Amino acid sequence: MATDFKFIPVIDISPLLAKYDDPKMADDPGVYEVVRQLDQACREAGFFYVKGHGIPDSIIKEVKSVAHKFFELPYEEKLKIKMTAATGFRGYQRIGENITKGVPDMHEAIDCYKEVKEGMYGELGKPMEGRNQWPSNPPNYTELMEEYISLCTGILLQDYSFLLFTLYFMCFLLTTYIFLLLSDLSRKIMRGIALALGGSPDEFEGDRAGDAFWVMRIIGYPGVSTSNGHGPRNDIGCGAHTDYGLLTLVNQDDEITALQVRNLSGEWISAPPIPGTFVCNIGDMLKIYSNGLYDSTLHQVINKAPRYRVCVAYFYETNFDTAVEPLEICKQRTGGAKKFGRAVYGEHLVSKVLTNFG
Ligand SMILES: N=C(N)NCCCC[C@H](N)C(=O)O
Ligand SMILES: O=C(O)CCC(=O)C(=O)O
Ligand SMILES: [Fe+2]
Repeated sequence: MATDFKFIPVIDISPLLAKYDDPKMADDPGVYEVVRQLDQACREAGFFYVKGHGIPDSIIKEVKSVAHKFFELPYEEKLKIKMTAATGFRGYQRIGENITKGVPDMHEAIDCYKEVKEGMYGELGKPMEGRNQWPSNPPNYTELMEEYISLCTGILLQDYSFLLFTLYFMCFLLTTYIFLLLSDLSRKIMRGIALALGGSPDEFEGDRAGDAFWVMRIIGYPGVSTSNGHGPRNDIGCGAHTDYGLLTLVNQDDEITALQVRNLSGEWISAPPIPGTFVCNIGDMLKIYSNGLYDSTLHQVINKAPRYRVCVAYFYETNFDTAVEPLEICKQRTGGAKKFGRAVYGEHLVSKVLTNFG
């Protein structure tokens, strides 16, 4: 973040969405205004809210409600989709399992990644190979039905198992739907950001992010407990970090303010929930592409409320194996020298994932 911003701007992106694939989009006054606001927000804060994004409120809410229901399940149930290295780091991680700068985070989560098939990216992709830990497409269907049947065979647990199955299945349907909706939304916003950087709208298509990798984290942050009797505990839900890829879309619980964003002088500026919006922020790969014109801003999460908070974060990334380096146009606009060497997104992700889990 290049400035001492005090709040995070809200941008109505509907004019951009109306014209995002129009060859003359750059000449449209409505698009121009959105692009101007995106540019300003990206330069000043690296964070902005979007409204007018076209994703129905009912879905935004339902996703969080399913997340709440999952985290309310008994621990043993959640462990059925436990994240391990063998699952390509996909699945459930308990509170304190994710580590940021050496400190365990006070959150639990389900991590999902775009599928990486065996050998797809050679050695580079090996650690991320695996499927998400719920039925991600028909090939898993048999396995799922088997599990369903075995769950239903327990007589005492019959009703409960059915609920659990329904929950998993709802998770599956919703997330599939959300992936499709969100990847398209992110792509459309990236077309606006490409214009904001002075490039063509297609700057992030093709070899850069035409086959965008994605990450989805369904995160739960326990509320502050007043009676644990063990003195002060670590209350940092997620320690200060930057995101890894291009653009993050955060769907956070209403009413609880917990996400904080660091400005230039080191103050933490809150990003309170604004119902119906997504909080967007810039990742490390976009910082490189923009040659530092835009920064991936540090942020952290502290849930000081007594209530449990959920957040569903969707990370829109570059192609997994693409070499990222400053765009020529950005290099020119920042004095002509490259401020960053090239980075491969997949390498960056793997190194983060391996340190996140010790
Ligand atoms: N895919 C993303 N961006 N995940 C963000 C997780 C941030 C916390 C993590 N322990 C870290 O230190 O990065
Ligand atoms: O919980 C939030 O609001 C943000 C989470 C976050 O920053 C992340 O998972 O990268
Ligand atoms: Fe983040």
